[in-house]
Amino acid sequence: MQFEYDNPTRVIFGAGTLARLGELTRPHGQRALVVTGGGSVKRSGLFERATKSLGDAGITVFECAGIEPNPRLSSVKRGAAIARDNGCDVIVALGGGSTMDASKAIAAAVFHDGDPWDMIYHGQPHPHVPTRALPLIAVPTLAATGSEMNSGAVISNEETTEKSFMRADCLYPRVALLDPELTLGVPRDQTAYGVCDLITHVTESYFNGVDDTPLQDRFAEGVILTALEYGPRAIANGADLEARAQIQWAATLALNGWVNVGTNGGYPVHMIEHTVSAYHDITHAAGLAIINPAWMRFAARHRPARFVQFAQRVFGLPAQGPDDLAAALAGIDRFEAFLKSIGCPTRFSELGIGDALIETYARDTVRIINDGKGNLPGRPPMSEADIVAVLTAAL
Ligand SMILES: NC(=O)c1ccc[n+]([C@@H]2O[C@H](COP(=O)([O-])OP(=O)(O)OC[C@H]3O[C@@H](n4cnc5c(N)ncnc54)[C@H](O)[C@@H]3O)[C@@H](O)[C@H]2O)c1
Ligand SMILES: CCCCCCO
Repeated sequence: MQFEYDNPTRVIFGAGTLARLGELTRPHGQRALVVTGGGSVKRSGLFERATKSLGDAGITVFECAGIEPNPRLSSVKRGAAIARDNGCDVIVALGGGSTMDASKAIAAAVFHDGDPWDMIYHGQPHPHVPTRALPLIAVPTLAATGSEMNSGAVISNEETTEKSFMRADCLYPRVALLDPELTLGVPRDQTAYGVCDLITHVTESYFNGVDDTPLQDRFAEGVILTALEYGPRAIANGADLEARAQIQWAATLALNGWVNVGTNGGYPVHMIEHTVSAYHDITHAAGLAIINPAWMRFAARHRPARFVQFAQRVFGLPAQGPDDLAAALAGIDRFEAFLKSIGCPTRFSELGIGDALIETYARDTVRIINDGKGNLPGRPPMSEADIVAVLTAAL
């Protein structure tokens, strides 16, 4: 195992910490672009509280509102123009993963002369990896993506019907202000999707990573077990602040590098889901809930021991040995049943999606991200035919 790890994001965690937003932002800038999503932050009064804290710290506030779920390239361009026109020197992302991701792309687009889409991996040989971005203060209002403490962002290009990621060290937020009180208003369905997203981040590295990662395995299992315990509590009672806090920290850990460091695995389920979301604009984690179990059943046949370990350690199921495929599949069934129990779809038919574009999803996914041999990176690497088979099993 070899790796280099450096996550510069300063984390402030706790109920009521929003009051420190101005204090935490001031060292990074005086003219803040506050980026928000669909309006929940306005309806809840959070926007007013945030902008008051910023104003009290002597920070002038500008706004980029209306970031949509599956954030679009056009919104990134709009936000970058507002930031440039007003000489903004810091960005405050106040919302879910879509808002935080759009904010990261805006922060970098301000310094990019070309099309911001250059920065997104979409099959071009040399993506423009930004080296400069405005400082970003991430204030998540939804426990899901972990974008508040990582260097990635996922953007949709509505003109080319593509959705893909960018990643650069300059995209790490300077500060992640994690106040679980801000997540109390998240509806049941989005709470469930957030639980699914954070678990899927962990299963990607757990099942696609290199061998011999015992500590990362147990870290991953701990995140999953925390989500299995506190996720249903937060879904059943949105006012359960303790449950909200536990799944928020689990979501942050799931993709801040601590769990997956040194595993060097692909993210096949995410890559396939991005393509489906590009065509259907579905909620990202709804797509994950549908694709992940089907992908697991495909991958278990190639690497049963990992799935046996998952069945044993996460669900306490018995197994005849590391190659006990029946036990591996039983663990996957239990995971799928959990997703159903919290209200996630597990088949495309539940979203009205049929097989008409399955070959297109497979072709686009492998075009956007591949291993140079025409396969989607993962364990095992997936051909277009493999992707078609997995998606067909999830119809
Ligand atoms: N950068 C990353 O590491 C990463 C990881 C996973 C997913 N993603 C991307 O993140 C996006 C999904 O982000 P998300 O799952 O956080 O959802 P989201 O940001 O798209 O928000 C989902 C919905 O919940 C609403 N919402 C947010 N906070 C709320 C609150 N406190 N109360 C009520 N409603 C609230 C939003 O307005 C929106 O309508 C996708 O584009 C996905 O591809 C990024
Ligand atoms: C390569 C990592 C991509 C992670 C995307 C999260 O939605």
